[in-house]
Amino acid sequence: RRRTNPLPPGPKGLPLLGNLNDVPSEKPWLTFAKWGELYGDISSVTILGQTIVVLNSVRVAVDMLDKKGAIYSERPVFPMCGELVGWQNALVFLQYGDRFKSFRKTFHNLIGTNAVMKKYCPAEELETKRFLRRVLATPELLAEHIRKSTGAIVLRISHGYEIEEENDPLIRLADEAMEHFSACSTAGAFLVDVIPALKYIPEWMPGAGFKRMAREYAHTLSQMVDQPFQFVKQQVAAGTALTSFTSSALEAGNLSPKETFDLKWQAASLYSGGADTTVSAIHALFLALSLHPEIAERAQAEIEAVVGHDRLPTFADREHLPYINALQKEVLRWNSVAPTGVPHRTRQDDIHEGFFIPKGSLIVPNIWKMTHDAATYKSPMQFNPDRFIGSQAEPDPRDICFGFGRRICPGILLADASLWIACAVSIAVLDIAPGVDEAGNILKADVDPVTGHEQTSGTVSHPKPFPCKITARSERAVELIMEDD
Ligand code: HEM
Repeated sequence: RRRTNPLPPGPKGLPLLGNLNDVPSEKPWLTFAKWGELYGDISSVTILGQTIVVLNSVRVAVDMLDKKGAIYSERPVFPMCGELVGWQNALVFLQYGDRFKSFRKTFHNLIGTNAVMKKYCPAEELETKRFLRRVLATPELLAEHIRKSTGAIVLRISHGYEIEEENDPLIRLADEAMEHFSACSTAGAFLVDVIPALKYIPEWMPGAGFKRMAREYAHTLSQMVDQPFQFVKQQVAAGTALTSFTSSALEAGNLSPKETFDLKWQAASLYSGGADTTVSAIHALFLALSLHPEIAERAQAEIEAVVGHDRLPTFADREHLPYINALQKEVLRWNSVAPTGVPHRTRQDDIHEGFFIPKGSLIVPNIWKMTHDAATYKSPMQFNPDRFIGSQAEPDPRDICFGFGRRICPGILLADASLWIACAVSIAVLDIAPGVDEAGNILKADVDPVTGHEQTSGTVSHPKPFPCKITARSERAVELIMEDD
């Protein structure tokens, strides 16, 4: 088959090394998007014998990853991230099979339907209010407050854990572990991923820095998995556990060692999947509002008209706030949280649109390109919620930015709820303006010449730090935030 069907086109590589130098570690999605223009929606490169197929349109991503899910739902085995650091036990890097299916089912039962999500609404509203209190007290620590509140919501669900106000040890561990995950889960980020035999070289050898790094990362990850679990075990034994995913399973009793192991990793998968991603989206909300005061004003006017000044918005207001809903979608479209998704891997050879896709190929959906495609989104670099309003509304980015097929993000509804409530309540009570220096001059955020805003590289991408001035909108707004829980 290979003889008659070519691999998808792509940049010409070097003999033996292939395209080792063609995939940049900085913002690879921009390079991938150029390949889309040069070679079409399906392009490929080969690095030391490993085929990497890049998908640059929603159409091909759905046709391959979704409609041919039986072939395209495996995950790569990254020696660095999966084996040496240990992420192979978390859902995100689980190999396709029974354990994968059982993890997915658990996630679905816990956070996969609108009906179950209703029970988390009060916690979402409460944690968002606490977030605003922290922001008003120390607005310069915005990034830290976002991490704390998103971590608090997921930890409540996964482990029934109430975070400490200062230096919470579990939030710190998760931050560290997710930073490591982002650095080591990108295709081709470490040479050991392309030459797996390198994992056997001893740590002391020159060039084995990645092994020392992996040891350190593995230690953080195992603490992130174990510490919250031990916390729940103690609380259950003392009869003081708050109801959570982990406590309910432990209280049901009689878990085998394998079931206990799975429970620990399911809870950690939940926590690790949810802690860092939603952070990026909420941070992007603040960046967008600080860059576009006119949009913030329009959103505030809608909340004033629908909710008034006597209470904070709640999920019950959602269907009456079309502009806030459009703004939330635009945040997810404009700032790609996972610009190149998480790579899938093929379980067998395939021929797609005449191209040969060998078994074991890594498939990278260029989500950034799909949500910034001028053929779908007019002036795609511009932040413009209006694109989602009216009869000519552009496609909902939530159908793209959470990935595709059987590996689609299982946390969509939770992410959607956390971002929505953060949008509605922050806009209701805060004025978010560009940062100013001591003389009152407006400070400009760093701007990427292509995209119009700066974001970090890595599997989970974040807006780079930006100047922003946050104040309470009114005395009444402060009272609402400070009201008893
Ligand atoms: C704005 C927020 C989020 C975005 C943009 C996002 C995006 C993604 C993407 C693109 C993938 C890869 C899908 C694929 O392979 O095709 C993914 C996987 C995953 N996400 Fe999310 N996610 C978000 C929030 C969450 C939350 C809140 C949770 C859990 C509470 C979560 C848990 C996971 C897990 C466990 C996986 C791996 C699924 C698997 O491999 O089967 N995510 N997410």
